[in-house]
Amino acid sequence: MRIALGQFNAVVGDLSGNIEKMKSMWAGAVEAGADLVIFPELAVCGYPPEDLVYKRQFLDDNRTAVETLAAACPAKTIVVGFVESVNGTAFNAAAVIQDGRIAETYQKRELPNYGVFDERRYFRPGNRPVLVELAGLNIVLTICEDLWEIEWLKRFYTESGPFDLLLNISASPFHMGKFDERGRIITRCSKAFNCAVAYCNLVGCQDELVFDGQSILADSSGHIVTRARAFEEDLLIADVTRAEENVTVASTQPNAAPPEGPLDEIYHALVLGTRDYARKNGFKKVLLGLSGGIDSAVTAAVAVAALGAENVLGITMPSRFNSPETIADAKKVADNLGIELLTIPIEPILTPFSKSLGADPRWDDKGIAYENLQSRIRGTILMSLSNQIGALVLTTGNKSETSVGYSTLYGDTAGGFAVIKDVLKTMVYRLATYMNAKAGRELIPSDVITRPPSAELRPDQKDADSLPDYDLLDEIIKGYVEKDLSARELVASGLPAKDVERVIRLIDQNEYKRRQSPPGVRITPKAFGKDRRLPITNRYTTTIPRP
Ligand SMILES: Nc1ncnc2c1ncn2[C@@H]1O[C@H](COP(=O)(O)OP(=O)(O)OC[C@H]2O[C@@H]([n+]3cccc(C(=O)O)c3)[C@H](O)[C@@H]2O)[C@@H](O)[C@H]1O
Ligand SMILES: Nc1ncnc2c1ncn2[C@@H]1O[C@H](COP(=O)(O)OP(=O)(O)OP(=O)(O)O)[C@@H](O)[C@H]1O
Ligand SMILES: NC(=O)CC[C@H](N)C(=O)O
Repeated sequence: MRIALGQFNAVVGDLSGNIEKMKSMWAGAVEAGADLVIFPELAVCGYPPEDLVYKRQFLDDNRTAVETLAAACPAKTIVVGFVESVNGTAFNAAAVIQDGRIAETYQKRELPNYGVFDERRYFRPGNRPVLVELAGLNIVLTICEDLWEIEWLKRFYTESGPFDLLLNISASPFHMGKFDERGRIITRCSKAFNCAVAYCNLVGCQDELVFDGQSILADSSGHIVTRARAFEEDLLIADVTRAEENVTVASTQPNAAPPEGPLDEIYHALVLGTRDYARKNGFKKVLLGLSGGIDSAVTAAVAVAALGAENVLGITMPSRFNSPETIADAKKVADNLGIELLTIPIEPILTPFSKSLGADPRWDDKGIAYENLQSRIRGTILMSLSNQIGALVLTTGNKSETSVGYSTLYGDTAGGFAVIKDVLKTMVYRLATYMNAKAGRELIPSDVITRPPSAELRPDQKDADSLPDYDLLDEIIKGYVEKDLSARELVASGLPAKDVERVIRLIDQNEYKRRQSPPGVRITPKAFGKDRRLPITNRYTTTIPRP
């Protein structure tokens, strides 16, 4: 039997666009001789549809969209994800389409409700195994999380008798190392059932989530025979054959090249995330403040890879606190990337602005509010230009700064999309070096990589005056934010108690700032966003007991 996995970039809510894309992939698959074409989880409406599922009209339109797809694609068999509504109850379902109609539906049983997932808020679990026979093979259906609960899956499909192929339609979001996790799960399943596995994943970015594709076909020995492209659409075609005790998989096309390593994966996730957020929200162009620092340089380089140099505008906004070196570096970054650079000095705005604020005798033109005013003026300039020219503002805060609130609310947090908000500062540096190596030339000037980071909001300011060294800060963040460890556990792991307590206090205190900051690309198993939902008003904290 020839199977085709239609890994495509579904847009949430674009029912007709998603159907059109599937129609054209189906036509390609049929032309290539496929007997069965499968599409990702909730491919009809995009994933995750969130509270759209509460709208009755949306559920009706979903059904109509599947019927339209069925009528337009009468040949062969299609399996596609959609929201099925039965007497007002919604199910995360897969339609089996044959002869121009929905022949059968499978309703997802294991509904993930952890991390970024909220499926029990929307869907009821199904309880009926579905087995179809096609071209001499027995095939069973599963949807994403169903495959991850192997003990349950074994019980669920024992009574159906032996089968040859397990289909899994997925919307499995990316984080670093996720492909290997999926590989282990799929291999375990093939071995448990002595069956081949066809795993069709979604690709594309939806708000903060990146779906990396990399759909998989494994044979019954658990060997991953072929995988689809990473971070791109792909139509993966292979022949699945029962040969005595085994089920073999033979790819009909050369294997796609996998990402070159963790930095390559992160880079592609950031690029796809930025491109899809901009395009799916109607932006062709983006703009950002170029300070001559590492964060804005890396963000600009990602934006250029995502949207093309002609669609990225850099703005340098010098004040008297900027050194000639950083101003020159902002220009060098723009030249290296081939983007337009606009210069808007903030001094002519800052001076009268500060003078007006002097109406309040407490106004201090050397204090922290004055520092933040510079950032707020820059934020206002960027948002004003965005308004005028219709370009999306990219913010440049990394995960280290976002954790401890080292940013100005309505200043450098003002904008539409935060490209590197889930990338720790130490990783930002590694990414810069990686991007230079990948390009085979200097995109990010070496001075920008080696200079000690500074916000340049007062004379001789350095990040290190306010924060621990980034190596240490990032270790604390990994432990406290990404692993939910206590202060005591962090200190027991060898981190200095004073810094641990201080950083934890800052992280806890700055929840309000993160809630008001823009969304951005998720690359770790725990990003700020749906993964981590903490109260803003909160008096609980973890401390180190002292004797
Ligand atoms: N719980 C809460 N709920 C709602 N709002 C709350 C709040 N607590 C404070 N606030 C508000 O937030 C304000 C304080 O926040 P904010 O005005 O941002 O200012 P703040 O956090 O006090 O200072 C920002 C820090 O970030 C540094 N910075 C700024 C810009 C860029 C960079 C960089 O390197 O990238 C670093 C800057 O040097 C300074 O140390 C308060 O005045 C209050 O209005
Ligand atoms: N002089 C400037 N010209 C243009 N944009 C600026 C300037 N200073 C700050 N910004 C904007 O504000 C963001 C925060 O910058 P800041 O220099 O305070 O800290 P940072 O987090 O170290 O960022 P970077 O590494 O990009 O300098 C910058 O990334 C940039 O987008
Ligand atoms: N959509 C889903 O069911 C996804 C859950 C699954 N464990 C994953 O991330 O791959």
